Amino acid sequence: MSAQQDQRRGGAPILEAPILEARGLTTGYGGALVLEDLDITLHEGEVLCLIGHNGAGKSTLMKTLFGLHPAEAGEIRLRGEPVTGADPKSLSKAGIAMVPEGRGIFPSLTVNEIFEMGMWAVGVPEDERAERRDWVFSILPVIAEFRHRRAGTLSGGQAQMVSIGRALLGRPRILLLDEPSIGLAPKLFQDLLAPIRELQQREGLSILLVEQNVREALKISDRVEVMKSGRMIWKGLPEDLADNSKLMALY
Ligand SMILES: Nc1ncnc2c1ncn2[C@@H]1O[C@H](COP(=O)(O)OP(=O)(O)OP(=O)(O)O)[C@@H](O)[C@H]1O
Repeated sequence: MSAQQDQRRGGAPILEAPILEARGLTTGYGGALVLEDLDITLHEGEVLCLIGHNGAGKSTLMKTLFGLHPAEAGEIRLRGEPVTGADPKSLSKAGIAMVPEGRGIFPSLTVNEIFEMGMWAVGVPEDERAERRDWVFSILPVIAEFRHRRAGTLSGGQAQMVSIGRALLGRPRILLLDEPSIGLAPKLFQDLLAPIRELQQREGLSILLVEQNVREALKISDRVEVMKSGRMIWKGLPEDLADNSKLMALY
């Protein structure tokens, strides 16, 4: 892939500093490599959409960036500082949050309990928790309606909202979103993406979005990169993929 400067929608060069970047990232499972010498740059305040086949290594990349899976080689930098090998707790405190594929919420806990645990985990002081919870409810108001229900009784879309709401509790500057559309009807997925895009634009949040539902994801993305067999094979703008044949050729 050429080392051209990244561009934003409309074609202007991106001048903001990278907020999160990986260089030469290599890792895998039991000796089988899944990421090979991979480079990725997330710029301050952008939504970068990452697409690719099942098994391309997208989730592994997310987990490695968030310290849930070790890098075997390469370097990860957060605001220019090396964070390779840092654990999820310290990365959360440094402003990164991840919404894992499959939501990862305890079915037997109520939404309120999940939020309480989430705030404890990222160190929100007790006297700030009510305000923080209300802030998340203001972004995803529907969560407030089922805050007393156990997560196991929620629909897929409601559970996904809770998972995203929990990630926002630490007021992250970087959000890693792994396939938020899984199990959601297209309309529900749009309902979920719209407030996230609004928050991202209002607060200058940086988002790395892995999504199979490419058409919907591209609507809220500033840039897109395509991953194949553990490497980035293409990068460009969402409008470059407006033509289906281009997308098909990359897949
Ligand atoms: N815990 C694990 N142990 C062993 N192999 C794994 C593990 N997790 C993922 N893999 C393998 O690593 C490869 C990449 O998986 P990964 O989940 O990162 O891909 P992906 O692009 O996110 O796929 P999908 O779109 O299906 O979620 C696959 O071959 C997968 O089987």
